[in-house]
Amino acid sequence: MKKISVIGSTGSVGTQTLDVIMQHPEQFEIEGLAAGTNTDLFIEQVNQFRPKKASIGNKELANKISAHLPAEVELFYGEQGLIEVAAGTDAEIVVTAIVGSRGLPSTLAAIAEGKHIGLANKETLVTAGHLVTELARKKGVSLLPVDSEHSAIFQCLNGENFKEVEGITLTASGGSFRDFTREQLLNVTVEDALKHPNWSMGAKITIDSATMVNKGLEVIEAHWLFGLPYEQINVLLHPESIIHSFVEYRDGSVIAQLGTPDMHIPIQYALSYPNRLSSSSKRLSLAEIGRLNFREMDLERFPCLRLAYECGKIGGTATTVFNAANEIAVSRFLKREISFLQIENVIETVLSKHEAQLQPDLESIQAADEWAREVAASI
Ligand SMILES: NC(=O)C1=CN([C@@H]2O[C@H](COP(=O)(O)OP(=O)(O)OC[C@H]3O[C@@H](n4cnc5c(N)ncnc54)[C@H](OP(=O)(O)O)[C@@H]3O)[C@@H](O)[C@H]2O)C=CC1
Ligand SMILES: CC(=O)[C@@H](O)[C@H](O)COP(=O)(O)O
Ligand SMILES: [Mn+2]
Repeated sequence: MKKISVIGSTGSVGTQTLDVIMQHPEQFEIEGLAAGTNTDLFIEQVNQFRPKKASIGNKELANKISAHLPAEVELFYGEQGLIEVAAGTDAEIVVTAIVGSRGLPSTLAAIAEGKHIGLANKETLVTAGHLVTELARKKGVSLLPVDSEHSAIFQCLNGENFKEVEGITLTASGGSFRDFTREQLLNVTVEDALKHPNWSMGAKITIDSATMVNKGLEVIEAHWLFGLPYEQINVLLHPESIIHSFVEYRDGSVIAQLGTPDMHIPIQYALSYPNRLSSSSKRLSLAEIGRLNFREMDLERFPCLRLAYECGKIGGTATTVFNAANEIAVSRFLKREISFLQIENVIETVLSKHEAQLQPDLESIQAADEWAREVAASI
């Protein structure tokens, strides 16, 4: 029986992780659950899965829910609560399904305690990839990708020697506005941006898909997960999201991973690795789909992807600032304070004011993250 903690259990990845766990009660058991503000769903989850430790966003919410939870569940709140759930139980795997760089301290705490990470929270690696991967290496901990593209690459690389890899290609759906010109983007609404063509996901990542920031974060995530230089990480537009990504080997072989766009599949693989378990996910029928399409990525149409590559190649706090500026810009767009195209202006303006520090320690990472948030909020 594998013991699992889920940080961000009420979100899109979190709830699908619990679906997988429910489908395999003989394989998995919940040790800890943590959520932000969705108290109704969290009360249900805690009563159903009966974790040893649970954590909610803040003290007020903890007071509100405590009477509704089983007496034996230890309840925590806030950042310390996330750390308790991530690092203070007997969990073998911690699924980081929280959104944003606020997931960093609990992820580092889990790794420090020797927990394997089912890594959905890509912002953690973009913010402090060198610290997370170095600590994981020291502790002998696996970073098991949950993100669909990275799960695909992980599966395609299985057992192969990295020296034989010529490159990897992450596929990108193009997001909600794939076929819009930049002029058409001037007047798009929040509602339009939240309509992803293939995946049902949380609001922040859905906006990131539309700006192509998501693919930028994923390029940086791939750099840290697979230890490849940016020159060997490519992006290809693939509107159907059926080929989740592929690896090109030096002998000309290309190995791809395919499947219906359903996050239950990569989530389950991260939990069951190195084994595979049965799944009720819809089967892929290429005959039904008939045709798959591909297009070269246009960095002028999607400048945020260009910015992500530039920051990745600089390294250090450049990617921290890229991520933090984007988090604030997306939150402002969702609150209708700025327009869709202003998201990229905010990121670019913050980056233009930042001098990257290379090999930053955690304190410098946190300072750069806070600074970028303040500047992004003031533009
Ligand atoms: N959704 C997807 O299909 C995919 C997502 N990812 C990545 O996974 C991560 C999660 O994405 P997604 O599930 O879509 O996001 P959601 O917005 O759906 O869920 C976010 C989760 O984080 C919790 N949370 C937010 N703030 C806090 C906080 N301060 N303290 C504790 N918990 C908090 C939320 O709790 P609450 O709702 O209770 O406030 C919720 O459980 C992101 O990093 C995303 O990039 C990667 C690949 C695919
Ligand atoms: C499901 C998943 O992994 C998302 O990150 C997805 O990749 C978003 O799709 P696009 O960013 O390609 O639109
Ligand atoms: Mn992805």
